[in-house]
Amino acid sequence: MAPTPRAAKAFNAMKVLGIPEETVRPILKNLLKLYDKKWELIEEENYRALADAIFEYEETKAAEGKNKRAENVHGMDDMAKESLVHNESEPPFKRLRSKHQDNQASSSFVSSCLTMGESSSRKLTLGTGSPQCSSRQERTVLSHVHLEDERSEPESVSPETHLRDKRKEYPSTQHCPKQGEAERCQPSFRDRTESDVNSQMHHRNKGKEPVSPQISPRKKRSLTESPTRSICLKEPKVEPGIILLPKEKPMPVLMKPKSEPFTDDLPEFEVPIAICPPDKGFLTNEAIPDPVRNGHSLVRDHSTAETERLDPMMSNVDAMDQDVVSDLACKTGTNSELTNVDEESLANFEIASSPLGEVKISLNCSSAVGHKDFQMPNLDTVLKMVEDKCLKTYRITDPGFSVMNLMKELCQCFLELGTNSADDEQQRLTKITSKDNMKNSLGSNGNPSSNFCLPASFSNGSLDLHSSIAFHVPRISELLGLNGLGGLNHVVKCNQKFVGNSNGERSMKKNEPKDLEYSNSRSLVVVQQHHISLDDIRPLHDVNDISKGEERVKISVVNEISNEKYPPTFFYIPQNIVYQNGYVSFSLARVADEDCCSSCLGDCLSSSIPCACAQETGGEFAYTLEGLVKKEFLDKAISMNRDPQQHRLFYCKDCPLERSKNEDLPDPCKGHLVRKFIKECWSKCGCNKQCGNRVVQRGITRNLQVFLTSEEKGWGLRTLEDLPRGAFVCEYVGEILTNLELHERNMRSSGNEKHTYPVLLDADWGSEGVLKDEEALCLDATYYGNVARFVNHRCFDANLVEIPVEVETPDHHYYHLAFFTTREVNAMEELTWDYGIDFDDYDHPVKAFHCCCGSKFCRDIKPPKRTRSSLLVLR
Ligand SMILES: C[S@@+](CC[C@H](N)C(=O)[O-])C[C@H]1O[C@@H](n2cnc3c(N)ncnc32)[C@H](O)[C@@H]1O
Repeated sequence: MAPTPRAAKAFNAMKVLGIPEETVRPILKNLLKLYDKKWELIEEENYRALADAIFEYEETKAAEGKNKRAENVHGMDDMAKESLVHNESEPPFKRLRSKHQDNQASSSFVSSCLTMGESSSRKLTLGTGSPQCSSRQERTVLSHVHLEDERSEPESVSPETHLRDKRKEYPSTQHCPKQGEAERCQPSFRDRTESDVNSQMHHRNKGKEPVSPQISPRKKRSLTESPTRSICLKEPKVEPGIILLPKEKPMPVLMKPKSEPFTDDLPEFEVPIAICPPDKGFLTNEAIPDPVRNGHSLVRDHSTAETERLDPMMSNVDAMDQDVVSDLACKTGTNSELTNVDEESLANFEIASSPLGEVKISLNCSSAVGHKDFQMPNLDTVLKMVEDKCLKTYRITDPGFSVMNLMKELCQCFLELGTNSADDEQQRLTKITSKDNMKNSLGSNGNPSSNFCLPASFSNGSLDLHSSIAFHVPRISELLGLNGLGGLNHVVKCNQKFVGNSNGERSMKKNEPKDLEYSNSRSLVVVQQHHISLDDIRPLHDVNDISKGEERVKISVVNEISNEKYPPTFFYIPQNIVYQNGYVSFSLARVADEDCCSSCLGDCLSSSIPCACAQETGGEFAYTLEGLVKKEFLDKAISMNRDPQQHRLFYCKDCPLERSKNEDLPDPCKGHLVRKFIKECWSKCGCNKQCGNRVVQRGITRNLQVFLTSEEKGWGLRTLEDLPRGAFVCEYVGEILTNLELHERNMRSSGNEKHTYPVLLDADWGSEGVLKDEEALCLDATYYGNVARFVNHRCFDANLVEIPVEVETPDHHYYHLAFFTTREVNAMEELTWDYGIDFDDYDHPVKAFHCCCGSKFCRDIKPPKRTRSSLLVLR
């Protein structure tokens, strides 16, 4: 298959460097995989990442070859060896880079290559270019391999501009002020030991550089492709944001690229978890603030030295002009996510604010959740996954919803509520005027009886509970507005580390939950934690009617096998909904006269001459007067499923399905059945709602039941009434996704979460040229769906068959997928359809499962493994 324009462009860019397509192709493929198909990262800086990866690959190959030759030359005298090294030939692109490097040691390109392991000694050995290479040659390299200003288009930047920009940019991005220091600052990445990394991290944390190890200067990373070869990766650009990733964790050497928020614009909070009251308006008249010096008179005399002695963190706090510190770490997470992990250390949600109202939010995920092979995921992917979870869990339907916006909102609310508290103290704050009050609140035994964490404050080095509350730090729940979600479990487990008093006492011990909702303190912090059970926030199914009244008939749920009362939760929808990018137009204006029967009246089926709507089915309606699919039509649909090779298969030139799996180098199309559509009358038609050519659009009319099967297939669907052949049972309803969106969902979901409920809407892909991504649609009923999501698979002789039905849209990108019975079905029989899956195709979007359909034609029956004894017999 021809490469996509983007791939072709990449090939061309490399060709200019003398790198042939055959070399580029496998490396590009790998890079795309590693970068999650984020082309921008590859195209950035004139394909720098790609060029780097190729160079690195070539180098490794060359080094391997050299090692081998070195073994062979063992025994040669030194002169002979040296001359061999110097005369060694290299591929042209390698040479170009070496020259460039020698001359441009201060550029980020060189620095990043140094980072990857181009020590100067290696350069001397490997490099063939002269440091005085012609400027013309150098420019060629620069314009094709080198870097432009991050924000400008590669083509629009001249090498000169580039150099200028780079020189400007260099000191801040590379932290190597002088050329000569480049190698010292950026030792060979490959050669770096863990302690090197740690010491670098340590240095970084101490200095002006970003706090988080992930917010590191741009550098390339090596992702081992095979034990002997590595690919060079460039870390994507960081974006401004507010999430901080955990500090002081040694950076794993092998990491996937990720984009991260850069937090330089926020104040440097060395104390990881601190909440500091703003300067003004937070003190009662018992502690009158001095607006000029500092408002925090209550603790003004708390000596820094003493604090430092008690807790080294305090020195940093003082540096920030903060005088009250609570270290608060409340875990958040859903019950399901908390299982199998140490609940105490899942995650710490931390908010810090400065007296100027700057807010820093940090979420520390404990290593207890991950395992020793943990690799930093791509932040974009994490955000997308969270967004997906939010979309399905909280019924957020706004396609513009994003976690980053949520975080910004959180910041804003934090500031708003914190500021409002000064104006509206009475409403917001609870005064606690004595230690006794606190004791009372804690209960006689001091045990917690409610769900909140309590911070501490200090006065003269001791916990001061006498003064009135000054600063209301909003509760996390207020900020997140989670109270609105019915059934939330307000359980708080706080992980507190409060600063001790001058007697060395700690105001609260770690993990000691307290009973107070509010406490006095100018640094009052009340954080509420939600252990949210999925079942608390997702709708529980009604066993009497899983559709909750959305269908015309009730659909009950029964389990005669185990105690599990309900199927896993999902949102019941009676009609498809568009997820995001899918192009579905229901515009009446698009339905032309030939696509409807505007002059009809009453029931089209009773008319002697079939109307325009029957044209789709060869001038005859597909339905009988009884509302069943006619025999010929049904037979054909069944035969297509049972014997697809006997029917017309369409092979796309540029298959959207394959493209969604690998956009750049897609596999050839595997073929799509060209199916026959039923066209139903619709709004623009003149007939009435009772017209016999409107069956699917009326929805479910049969008595159905969701039940737990006994054959390890999970839940299934059955009929409670006898059904004739050709009867409409239900439509397959779900979210309308593009194939790309489905593929992305699958890539994001892990293991068991793989989408098990998608169907492809490819019945008419053959009628058009190349389909755009937004036109290649599928239905995913994983989160939103109807009863059809319970219909299990049966190989070949299923009792349901799917038929594409056109209702609103004359174009067939989008259509309804309707299930009709293939034969008479008795009451209580399970309803099944043939998913059409190839059990050997592990690439299929439906998660692989071992088929238990019980059909004698089952395609998943593997030939029995030959035992030793059977082999003996066969011989
Ligand atoms: C569309 S869902 C069907 C409903 C599903 N049984 C449930 O409990 O929600 C598809 C999934 O059901 C299971 N399944 C369906 N047909 C099956 C079969 N013949 N054998 C085994 N598992 C089956 C597989 O786990 C498959 O991924």
